[in-house]
Amino acid sequence: MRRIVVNRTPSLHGAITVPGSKNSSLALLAAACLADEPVVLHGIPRISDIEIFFRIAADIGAVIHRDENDAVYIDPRNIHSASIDPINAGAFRTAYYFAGALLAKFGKVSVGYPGGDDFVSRPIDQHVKALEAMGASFANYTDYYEVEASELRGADIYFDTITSGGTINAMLAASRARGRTILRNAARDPEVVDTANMLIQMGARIRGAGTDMIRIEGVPYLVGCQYTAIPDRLIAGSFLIAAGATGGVVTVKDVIPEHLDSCLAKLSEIGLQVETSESTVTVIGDGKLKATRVRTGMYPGFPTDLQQPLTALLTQASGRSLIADRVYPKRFHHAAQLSRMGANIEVRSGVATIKGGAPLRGAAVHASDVRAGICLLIAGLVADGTTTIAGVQHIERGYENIVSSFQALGASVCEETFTSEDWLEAAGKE
Ligand SMILES: CC(=O)N[C@H]1[C@@H](OP(=O)(O)OP(=O)(O)OC[C@H]2O[C@@H](n3ccc(=O)[nH]c3=O)[C@H](O)[C@@H]2O)O[C@H](CO)[C@@H](O)[C@@H]1O
Ligand SMILES: C=C(OP(=O)(O)O)C(=O)O
Repeated sequence: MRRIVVNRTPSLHGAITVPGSKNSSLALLAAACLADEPVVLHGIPRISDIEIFFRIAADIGAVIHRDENDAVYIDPRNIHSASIDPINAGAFRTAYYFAGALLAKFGKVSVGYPGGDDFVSRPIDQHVKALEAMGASFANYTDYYEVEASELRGADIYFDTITSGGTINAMLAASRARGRTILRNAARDPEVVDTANMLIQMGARIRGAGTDMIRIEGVPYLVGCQYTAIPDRLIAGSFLIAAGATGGVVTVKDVIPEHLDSCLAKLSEIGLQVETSESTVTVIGDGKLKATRVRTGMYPGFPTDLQQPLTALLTQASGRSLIADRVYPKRFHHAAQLSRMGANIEVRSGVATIKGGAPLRGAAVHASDVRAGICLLIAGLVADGTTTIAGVQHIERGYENIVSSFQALGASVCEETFTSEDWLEAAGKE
């Protein structure tokens, strides 16, 4: 087994180039499967979720490879099957995009149930609602579900809750459905807009992405294109939060600062100096952090994916902070781990109350999901002594070269392998 070892680091300093967005890339790769010609994608990160996608795509017949310049080439013309292996599907979140992407071509798709981070409840009823409105029917089996539609028809769909994945999936299906689809109460996330922009380059007729009403006129053929994924706003936000927690100065480069608006507003409120240029953001911390209240929401609200890293920062802010996760009220597995490190944090009904300022101490902790891992890494940087983080595979779902990226900013962090006896011994010492 592997773990990340973090030692207290006085402050992070330096600049980091932000890779392409995981959440966009997963949607763009699915959109490429919808095309009738080869597609070339740039900015696709080297993370485990993408590797799983590659595996599935190759499995169903797509030609897919990454060249020496990091461009990802996908030729969907030889896709011969719309049966997605349930084990691969369950190893990440967005296997459900294969339903939206392959239904029009194959009339029937079978997919394993979605995996990804476990926040207790992550329903996909809105995906089902949207595809059913377009004429699909669903059948559920123990390990997989089947979606079937002899023909996909445009429909007027109102999402009962704002869902980024549901909006993208419906957009994929509607791009090749017969007639017009209207998506109401659609998600406005940058990843939705990114997917729409790529589909438009492929010849799809989509208007309104980025607003809560998207209109799609289905087309029978989608051409190939070259497209670059947007930078990962969540990775950018994590490094800026880490700078703030350690009282350092970090610049994230190649970002779209507007995508970080809610995060930057919060960091300013907390007392950090934020400087932006057209494609960079710098956070300057002086170690003085003010407690705050945060409520997550769908874009442009404060992202739930930055809630966990921010929690680590707020353990260092004197006073009482409140974090309410309205998107995933049970996304607080990291709180118990922070408590092991000495944080004064209590979670009730989807709200974490943090009494900041208590010194943290290194401990053996476990990352239950991708952002919990970053939260614990940040906590490890400000804790006395050594923190060891297990569950590295979760972090690798979303962050490429996490250890070397933090090392480049001066963090005392490394990766090591360990045995379960080592783990029990470390846990026993606390
Ligand atoms: C791969 C990917 O892009 N993952 C992101 C995406 O996940 P994902 O697309 O799965 O999340 P959604 O945007 O769909 O979820 C938003 C909210 O809607 C609810 N919901 C969603 C679908 C549905 O059919 N029914 C329903 O009730 C969810 O429980 C959640 O409360 O957006 C989340 C919310 O910003 C992020 O945390 C994830 O990092
Ligand atoms: C929740 C996340 O990912 P996923 O939806 O892929 O599980 C995340 O990236 O924080």
